[in-house]
Amino acid sequence: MDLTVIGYWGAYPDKNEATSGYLLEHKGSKILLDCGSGVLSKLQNYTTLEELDAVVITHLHADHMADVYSLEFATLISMQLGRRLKPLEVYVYYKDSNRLDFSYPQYVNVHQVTPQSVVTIGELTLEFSENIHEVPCCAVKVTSGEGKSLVYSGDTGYCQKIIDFSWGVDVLVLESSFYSWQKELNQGHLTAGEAGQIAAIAQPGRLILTHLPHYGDHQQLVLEASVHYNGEIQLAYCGMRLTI
Ligand SMILES: O=c1ccn([C@@H]2O[C@@H]3COP(=O)(O)O[C@H]3[C@H]2O)c(=O)[nH]1
Repeated sequence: MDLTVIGYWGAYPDKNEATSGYLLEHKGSKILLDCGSGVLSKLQNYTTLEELDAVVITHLHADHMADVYSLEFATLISMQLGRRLKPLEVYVYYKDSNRLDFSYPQYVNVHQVTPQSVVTIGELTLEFSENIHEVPCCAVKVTSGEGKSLVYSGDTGYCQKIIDFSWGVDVLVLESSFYSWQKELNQGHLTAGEAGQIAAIAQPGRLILTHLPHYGDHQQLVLEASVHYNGEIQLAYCGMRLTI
């Protein structure tokens, strides 16, 4: 499967950039993991919107889902023009009344996912794990028919679940919202040091740090993660592409 990073900023998009968005492609299937602010514009450098099969929303914070409402309108228009033949499948992690509110539900099939859900899209299998965050939030594991796997963390504080869920995956795309000196700032996010600790136990083939802060030197995040994890560490960037 092929991964393209569409956006990697936490909180809000930097100039001409995007917040969380990751395109996965495998044998004609196209899945977008998160659809934060700025993602829809950047995404069209890599695929037409009509070709998207599904979107997974890890949680209902704007930097992970703001552009899904624009994607709903794009789906509506492309179906009315006959360029798209089927509604967009939207998989979203929420609890209780905390949910997406689409204006044209006939163009989006919304599925609530839980840690028990197993979703198949083409030859890709998706599983979910609950994180520690301010609102209900999941990590997503995608496994190809060939047995290759990726975990995208969404937003999470340090917890055993993300370690267990990520164990032995080929690629771990892990949030690293803060520098280590900010450890006490917010329990719903990781410092780079904590990201490194998770990777040191989970032992992914490759670690990609994402959901990055708008200040400081991002190379410092790599250094802080590498104190704990001695495998390959990369910073996410818009347009980063990997074949897994
Ligand atoms: O004490 C705090 C709390 C939050 N934040 C940022 O605001 C963002 C809000 O959405 P998010 O939860 O996806 O990510 C959060 C962080 O990027 C921060 O920098 N410091």
